[in-house]
Amino acid sequence: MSARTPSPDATLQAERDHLHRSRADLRAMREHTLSLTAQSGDHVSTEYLKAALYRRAKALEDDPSIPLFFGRIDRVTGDDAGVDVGADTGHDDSRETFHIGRRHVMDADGDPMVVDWRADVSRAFYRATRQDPHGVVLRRRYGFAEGELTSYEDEHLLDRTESDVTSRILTEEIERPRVGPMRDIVATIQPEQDEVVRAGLDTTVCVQGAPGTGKTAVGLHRAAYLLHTYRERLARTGVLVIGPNQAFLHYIEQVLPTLGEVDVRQVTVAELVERVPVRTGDPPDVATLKGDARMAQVLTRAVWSHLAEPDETLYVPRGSRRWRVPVHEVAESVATLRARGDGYATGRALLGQRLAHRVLLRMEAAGEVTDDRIQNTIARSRPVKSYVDTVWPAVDPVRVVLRLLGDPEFLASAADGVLTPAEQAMLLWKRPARGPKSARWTHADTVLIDEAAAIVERSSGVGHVVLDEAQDLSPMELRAVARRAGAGSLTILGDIAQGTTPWATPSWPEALLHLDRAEAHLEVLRNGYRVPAAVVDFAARLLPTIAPDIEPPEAVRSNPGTLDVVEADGDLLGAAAKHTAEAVGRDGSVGVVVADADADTVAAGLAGAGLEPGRLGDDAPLTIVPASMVKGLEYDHVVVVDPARIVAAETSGLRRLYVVLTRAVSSLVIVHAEPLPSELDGVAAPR
Ligand SMILES: Nc1ncnc2c1ncn2[C@@H]1O[C@H](COP(=O)(O)OP(=O)(O)OP(=O)(O)O)[C@@H](O)[C@H]1O
Repeated sequence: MSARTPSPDATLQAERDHLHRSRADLRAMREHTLSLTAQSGDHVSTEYLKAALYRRAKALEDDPSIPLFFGRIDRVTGDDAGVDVGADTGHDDSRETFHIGRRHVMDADGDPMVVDWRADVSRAFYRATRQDPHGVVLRRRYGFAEGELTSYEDEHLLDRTESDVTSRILTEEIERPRVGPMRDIVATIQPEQDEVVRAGLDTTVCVQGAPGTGKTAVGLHRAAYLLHTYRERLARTGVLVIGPNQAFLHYIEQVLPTLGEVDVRQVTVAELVERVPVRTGDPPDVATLKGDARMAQVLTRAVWSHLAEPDETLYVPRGSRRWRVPVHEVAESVATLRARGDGYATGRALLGQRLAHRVLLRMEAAGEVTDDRIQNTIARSRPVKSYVDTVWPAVDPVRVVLRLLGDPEFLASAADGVLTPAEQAMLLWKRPARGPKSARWTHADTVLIDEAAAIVERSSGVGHVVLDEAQDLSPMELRAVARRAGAGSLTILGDIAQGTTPWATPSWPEALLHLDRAEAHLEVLRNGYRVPAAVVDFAARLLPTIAPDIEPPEAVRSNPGTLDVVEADGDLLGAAAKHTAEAVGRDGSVGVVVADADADTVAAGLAGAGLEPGRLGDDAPLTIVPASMVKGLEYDHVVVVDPARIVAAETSGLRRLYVVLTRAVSSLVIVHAEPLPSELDGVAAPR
């Protein structure tokens, strides 16, 4: 072995030394931050500085269980670029070495010990290939056990004699058992995923990806990337992550903090729009209609119908004089304001000023001295205010929707030519509510109220929105999300085949239209990191029926997985308990997925058999999961109890079943009493 290629042991030791030095440097950075005193001219700035220092010190805390770096690239600079170099370490002036980790660490001289994975130089770590090496001579990946560096793997990208081998470290990461909440994937982001992660802040990306292709992971890493790369812009405007339900948010909530981002709001669509308490649900056809984009038109008309035709002269007494603004001038002001395209409330606020200005012009013509203060006083005067109240009255979005759903005439006037009479009849409450407090609001109503509120008052959005499971949103929900993004960009993630709501989007171009982002780029992720081949093949039997145009994922798992289909012999619960117990005895998490209505019975059955099933959100090793809540989650071992009952429970039952079957990381057991859906017939032989 030459001097330039140290023994593997020496290399490993050199890397361990680098890790220890990096940890020491990180400690020093943190101590330095803690030694700073926040002092500024005023109290508010001092408090702000204190908070910033606290956050910084927090971000610099070292978690010994998480390696400080996971990879390294060596690049050649200048004349040596392009030369075949096989050496691993050793000093070479024309080489630059970068250790890549979750955050930046520098030594006492300010030189980088670890480079943040989001920095520009780190891009090559993720993208370099032998065909396009990005100047990378060496790419090294590290294996860790409990925070200590235990192995490394090298690729010499310029060495033409070396051929591609599947990375063991990468494989182990993809194959590791899934226990507890979702983890970050910074060490192993794949090139096609990295393209999405590093798309610029001004780019809206829509990602179609089959189950387990990493959409959620990619969306969260993109949020972290954007927050790092556009720190200042996003510090003002923020990033919002929207997911389908609390269980899902709980599952993903640790990813961004692990990546050092603690200030990201993560909400469900329901939380996003809830201004009134939701008391009940709508039948599917009514909810679908309420979610139809035509409702936006109806609401626009309903809100603006409050604008009245001016038909009286405005008189404004001041001192001994009385100024008048004739009807046609008021009408002109109203028309100009209406044409500006502002929110209803902005127009109303401006009308007072416009009318006051007209009075001012008359006062000036009569030789009076005027200024802005006088205009403001007139705008706030009783006659002007009450005139504005008549012509452009205040509107409460909740009451607008209340009236639309309770007053057939009001609805008819707003919906004429937009909704058919039969549709209008569907929307009306059987018994109109007495007031906003007693109304039996549904989620779809809250989305309508949100739209009405936006027609009344525009609000600015955040800098970036990550929308997960986007295929399930109604057009009206998509509009509500688009409003949160304002002029900012979005990452839209989803899978058409997993659309389970009656209003699920039929295609991405259509969803993008409602999101007001028709120009957005559509990316397709194909490689599946969750579901093993045996399970993919089985679940894919549903695709020709539920989404003929959608391809199944290409499983990149080395574990082929196992699939068992078990017909219960009269004792469904007993069979479910037996197979669950078997799964519990293996490595990793177990999810028992059942039709929602069966959750309690199955939980009791398992408990009776001595198992201890937890509920969603408990992070227990064994969880009972109602089928409607399983979207986005994954378990090493999935036991599905009676698929036919899951299918029968809802209109998009087969799509729900597709979601359920694609949660398994290692093994899938289907225990059934009722016959399987015919699409799944011809089941693979038991393992
Ligand atoms: N590059 C990667 N390296 C390692 N693991 C990965 C990678 N990409 C994805 N995974 C893992 O694959 C699993 C599935 O990822 P994720 O949940 O993001 O997929 P998804 O496309 O959102 O799936 P679904 O549509 O079913 O919700 C997760 O455990 C994730 O950590």
